[in-house]
Amino acid sequence: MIEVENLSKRYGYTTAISDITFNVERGEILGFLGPNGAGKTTTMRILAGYLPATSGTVRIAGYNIQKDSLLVRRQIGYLPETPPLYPEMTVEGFLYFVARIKGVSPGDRADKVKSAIIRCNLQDNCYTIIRKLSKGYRQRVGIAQAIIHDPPAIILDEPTVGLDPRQIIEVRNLIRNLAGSHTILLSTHILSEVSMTCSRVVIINRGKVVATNSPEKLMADIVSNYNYKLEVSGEVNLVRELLQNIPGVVSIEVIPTNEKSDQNNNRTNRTNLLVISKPGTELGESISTLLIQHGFGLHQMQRVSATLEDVFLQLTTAEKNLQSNTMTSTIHKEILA
Ligand SMILES: Nc1ncnc2c1ncn2[C@@H]1O[C@H](COP(=O)(O)OP(=O)(O)OP(=O)(O)O)[C@@H](O)[C@H]1O
Repeated sequence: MIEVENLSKRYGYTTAISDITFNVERGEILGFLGPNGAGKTTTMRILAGYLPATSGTVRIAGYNIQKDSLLVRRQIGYLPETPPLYPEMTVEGFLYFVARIKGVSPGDRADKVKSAIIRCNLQDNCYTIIRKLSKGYRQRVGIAQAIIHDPPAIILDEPTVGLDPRQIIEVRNLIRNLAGSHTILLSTHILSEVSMTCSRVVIINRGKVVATNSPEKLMADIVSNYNYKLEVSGEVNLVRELLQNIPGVVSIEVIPTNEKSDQNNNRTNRTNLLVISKPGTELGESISTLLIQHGFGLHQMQRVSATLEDVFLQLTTAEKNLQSNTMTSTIHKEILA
């Protein structure tokens, strides 16, 4: 349904995306996952016909976006990161307006508006002014405007950003209910979003696709990993440097701790670390031996199984590791947020 081939976009000297290729099959929900600045919004905007690509092709329902841009737009419902709403209109009035500008024939408008209202569970808010709606309800109106012309493909850019936990669940359920009759491409930087909502995931980093698979298969690829959580005492940078040099160590992350309770327990010089290893390696003995030999305290050591976070970290930090032995924890923070 959505075919993206060798898509690239440059803004002046900045390459936002480079040679991106992926497909979204009819009826599936594909997660487009990447850290901030990875190129998700750029890709979404090109697919929605709002931004020209520098090179590459996009076909939606068989139509080429460059040659048949008007036909392509009819096949797509697009929800940008900030929903394009008119705050002074009522929900119903706004949806009638969008139906008109999206070319829904006058005879069909009432049915299409009613259907979008029911599917997005907005029945109790038809006559509410959009400005007065909560963020979660506004997001539903944003999704309703995207599906009003019943497009086969829906593109949602970070649809749950800024919502509270209850609203997130509601919007995710809404998205899941749209799958099957629609093909959905959903961009996000939140890992749990893809495992809960999507059947397949494309991981993008620094403008390039680094993996495409189902969340389960991505995890299975590294499930043979034996990662370790450690509680160590000593100069943390020295510990990290020491461990980073063990063959088979992919990355070392500092796990944030509750400082207050640590102070109460008089354990302020201790640090929790997560050591991620290459698939098929077992580093437990090397880690413990090396730490003890160098006089660091090893207070706890626990083997942990791989998670989708580990896959994401491995894929999005591998490039950095080649350049430097120091690990950045910014991506980890985003994932944990
Ligand atoms: N209009 C622009 N002009 C110049 N550079 C841009 C422009 N828009 C995006 N970029 C750059 O292109 C890269 C990809 O940005 P993009 O917004 O597509 O990423 P993203 O994955 O959507 O990130 P975020 O989640 O933070 O929105 C970034 O380096 C960004 O700074």
